[in-house]
Amino acid sequence: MNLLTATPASVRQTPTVLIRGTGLLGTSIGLGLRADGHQVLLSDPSATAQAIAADIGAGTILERAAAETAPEIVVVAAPPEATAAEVAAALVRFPEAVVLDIASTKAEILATLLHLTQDDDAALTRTDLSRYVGTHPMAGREKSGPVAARGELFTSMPWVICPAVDPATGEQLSAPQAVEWAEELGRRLGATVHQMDPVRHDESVALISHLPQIAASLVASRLQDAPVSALALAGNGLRDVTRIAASDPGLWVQILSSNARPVVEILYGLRQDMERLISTLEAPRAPGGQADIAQLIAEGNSGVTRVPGKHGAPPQSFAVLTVIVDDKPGQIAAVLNDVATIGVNVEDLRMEHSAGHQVGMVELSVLPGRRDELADAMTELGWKVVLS
Ligand SMILES: NC(=O)c1ccc[n+]([C@@H]2O[C@H](COP(=O)([O-])OP(=O)(O)OC[C@H]3O[C@@H](n4cnc5c(N)ncnc54)[C@H](O)[C@@H]3O)[C@@H](O)[C@H]2O)c1
Ligand SMILES: O=C(O)C(=O)C[C@]1(C(=O)O)C=C[C@@H](O)C=C1
Repeated sequence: MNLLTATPASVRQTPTVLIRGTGLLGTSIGLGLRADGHQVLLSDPSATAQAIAADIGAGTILERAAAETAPEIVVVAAPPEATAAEVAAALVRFPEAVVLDIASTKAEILATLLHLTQDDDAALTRTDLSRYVGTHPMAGREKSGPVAARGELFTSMPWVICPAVDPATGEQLSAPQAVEWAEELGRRLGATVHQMDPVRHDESVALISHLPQIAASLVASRLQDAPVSALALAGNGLRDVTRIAASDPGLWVQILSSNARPVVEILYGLRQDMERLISTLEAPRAPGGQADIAQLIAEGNSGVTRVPGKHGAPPQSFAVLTVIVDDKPGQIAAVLNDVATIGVNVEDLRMEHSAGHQVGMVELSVLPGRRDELADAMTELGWKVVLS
């Protein structure tokens, strides 16, 4: 089936998808598409990565598939630096397929692809780019490799679709049908689809993805020589801020290098704020010092209210109630069961472990108006409840 003549809306079609690069993201996409009824083919330069992806059910290794099985969609899920060359190779090798990539930055990859078409005896032509759409699922983990993959990784998360546009002329190169298929794939994986041009995408992710990674890494790097006695006191504040500090350095070298300009612009502003804070804290009780500190925290308050809530809905504040549970199987289910019986909807749930104690803390986010009622009812049922 040529997807440029078959839009996803016509009949429900399940194109055969080849995933090139079967690490965390590629394998997660494979698992999700298999669950949605697609035939998935897998290929990775690492024989181990592709074997693990196949073993955990993400698809069939390309070389083992029947010779006549040609992919209708290719998803390049390779490291950012390898992505442009892999997209070009897929466009040439599968001349009817729609080719998507999922790399974390978009403008540099498109520029490289355009550059590849300019060579007179290049295998890749400008027309081939009508079958290419850049995309970026805003979902991931701080782990890499197929073993960390999850088919439901993309559920309710944003997925950015960046149709290829020639920056020199503004001409859209991606065919509308190819864009439709890119969006459809994101939706079939449970994501919420957003369209954006590559440059605006890169500026946006510099702020909402690359800055947080840098902040987490910088904070966590302060811990390297911290005394064990200090680390033993770590509460949720530190965990909240440092989770992504465990991310793969190899991947982030590539992401930050290919989006350096927009990231640097943000870091200039951050540097200014840091310098102001440092000089204020050098004499915190000097005139104006207290107001300066309060302003910094208040500016953070105002920023955090702008982070969208779940399902990409407008930000909403939920009230949090923490239930202390024994660290043994079945406790979370028992908590949720009782909450359901009380009739309160859980908007979000988080589990934390208390350092040094055999207890867990189940944090339930609920509508503010229902919190006290839930806390009373849970206490009555024998749970230890903490309001924060
Ligand atoms: N990790 C995240 O949170 C996240 C989220 C969104 C998008 N992405 C993007 O997804 C892509 C893959 O990231 P990941 O986290 O799955 O990394 P990963 O390290 O888990 O997997 C990358 C895989 O690509 C393979 N590979 C290496 N060179 C290749 C090549 N030339 N062609 C094909 N495959 C090749 C590796 O063997 C490995 O299996 C990256 O471009 C990344 O920017 C990552
Ligand atoms: O949740 C995480 O672990 C992530 O780091 C995911 C995250 C993000 O910043 O949201 C990181 C980089 C990717 O390009 C996309 C998603």
